[in-house]
Amino acid sequence: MGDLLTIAMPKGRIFEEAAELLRKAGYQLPPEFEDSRKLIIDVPEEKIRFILAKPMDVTTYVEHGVADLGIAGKDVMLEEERDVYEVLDLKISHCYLAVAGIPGAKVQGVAPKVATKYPNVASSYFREQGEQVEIIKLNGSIELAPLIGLADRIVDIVSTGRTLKENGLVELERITDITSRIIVNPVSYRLKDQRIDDLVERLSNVVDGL
Ligand SMILES: Nc1ncnc2c1ncn2[C@@H]1O[C@H](COP(=O)(O)OP(=O)(O)OP(=O)(O)O)[C@@H](O)[C@H]1O
Ligand SMILES: O=P(O)(O)OC[C@H]1O[C@H](OP(=O)(O)OP(=O)(O)O)[C@H](O)[C@@H]1O
Repeated sequence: MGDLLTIAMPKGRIFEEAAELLRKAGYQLPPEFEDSRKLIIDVPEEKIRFILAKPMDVTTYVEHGVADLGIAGKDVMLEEERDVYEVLDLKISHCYLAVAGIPGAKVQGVAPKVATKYPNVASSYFREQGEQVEIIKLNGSIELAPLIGLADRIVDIVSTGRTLKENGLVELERITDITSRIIVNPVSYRLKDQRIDDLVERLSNVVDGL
């Protein structure tokens, strides 16, 4: 398979929507695609190898060139500066990054504590606002931090708003909208330009509803 394309797919909530887009774009994916614990799925008919990675790791596989391209949330792209090209907005897995907190809560001390899974996004956001904060990195259940007194505010993803609501938190500021993107390794783009352009064009037609 000389012109094999390796695509890094994010496991988790983006996966199904991304798989649906690929099928709509005409790619023949086996049923095991959605229904397996395998981390490498070869589709020889399409000359494609899929690798299934954690969403935060997709950029790593693509930057190192072990995947030619991948699907990653814009949140991940904003958090980590990576040497990859972002070539298409797939307009799936919509959500946004926001600052939230306990309504009416008073900040303790000079620099409010901000808990987040996105320390770089949060730091640059508050720097742009001219506000000094102390960032506390967490890996999940971010909404817990203000409830338990670890932080004054959080920076986290909001989709339906249900997690904020059920934990008595309110959105304070909206930072930026998030969707999933196709990202490409720069060397792969040079060496496999026709195959990558074809895939991007087919997906882009589906995204545009053609
Ligand atoms: N409500 C949401 N919460 C978190 N991520 C969302 C949401 N809606 C869409 N996304 C997108 O999905 C990606 C995260 O997917 P997912 O939650 O499956 O991975 P994860 O954060 O690694 O989860 P976990 O660590 O719980 O397995 C984000 O990068 C973002 O672009
Ligand atoms: O607005 P909503 O629809 O409620 O979605 C937002 C929530 O979903 C995500 O958490 P996730 O389920 O990935 O769990 P985590 O906190 O462990 O990352 C995110 O971090 C929010 O907590």
